[in-house]
Amino acid sequence: MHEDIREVLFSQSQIQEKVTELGQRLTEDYKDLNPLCICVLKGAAPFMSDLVRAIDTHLEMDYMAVSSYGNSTKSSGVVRIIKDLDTTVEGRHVIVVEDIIDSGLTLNYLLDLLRRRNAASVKVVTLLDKPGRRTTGLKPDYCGFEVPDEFVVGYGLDYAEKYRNLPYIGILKKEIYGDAG
Ligand SMILES: O=P(O)(O)OC[C@H]1O[C@H](OP(=O)(O)OP(=O)(O)O)[C@H](O)[C@@H]1O
Ligand code: HPA
Ligand SMILES: [Mg+2]
Repeated sequence: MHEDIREVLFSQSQIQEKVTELGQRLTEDYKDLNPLCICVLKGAAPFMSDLVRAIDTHLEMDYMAVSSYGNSTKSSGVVRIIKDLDTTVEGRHVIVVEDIIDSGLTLNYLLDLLRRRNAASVKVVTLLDKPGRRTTGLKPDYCGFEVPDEFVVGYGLDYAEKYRNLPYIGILKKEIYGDAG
């Protein structure tokens, strides 16, 4: 285990099992709908790449980069689009793929944008949900695991751009970010 991690919450094999289960549910729900899976960069990239391989129906992939955390453990509340989609979402069945929903501010902003662009439907799949910190009424349509109100890293999730490549998800030691959160 990495020395900056206090506790491993989900191992590589637990994550893989959950991704397979979510993929099976999405396969059933999106048969013949040719969904557009939108990965919210950068955190959701590992999840998206495993998830699409667990979905057994035609789908398309696109990427959007937004950021509200910068180098902090608390959302700035201001969501910035760093990269927009290449695809038009009008009339498409959209699946937004997230690594974590925390305050819900990022997704609130994105869902509003996608609906205004006239997607046929917009649903959210998130690997992690941290409902204890929600400041919006947002609930995911598909969720892997609930996590406690702690800052978690690994499998795409970062603190100051580090730890994204850990194959498991763990709680970051408080002394690593100190009062910077
Ligand atoms: O529900 P919220 O409080 O908005 O937090 C969740 C969002 O924050 C993180 O992204 P971040 O802005 O850190 O960008 P990153 O994916 O590039 O790390 C995470 O990947 C989610 O997109
Ligand atoms: O707990 C978290 N870890 C990493 N990134 C995050 N973005 C929101 N919450 C988190
Ligand atoms: Mg981040």
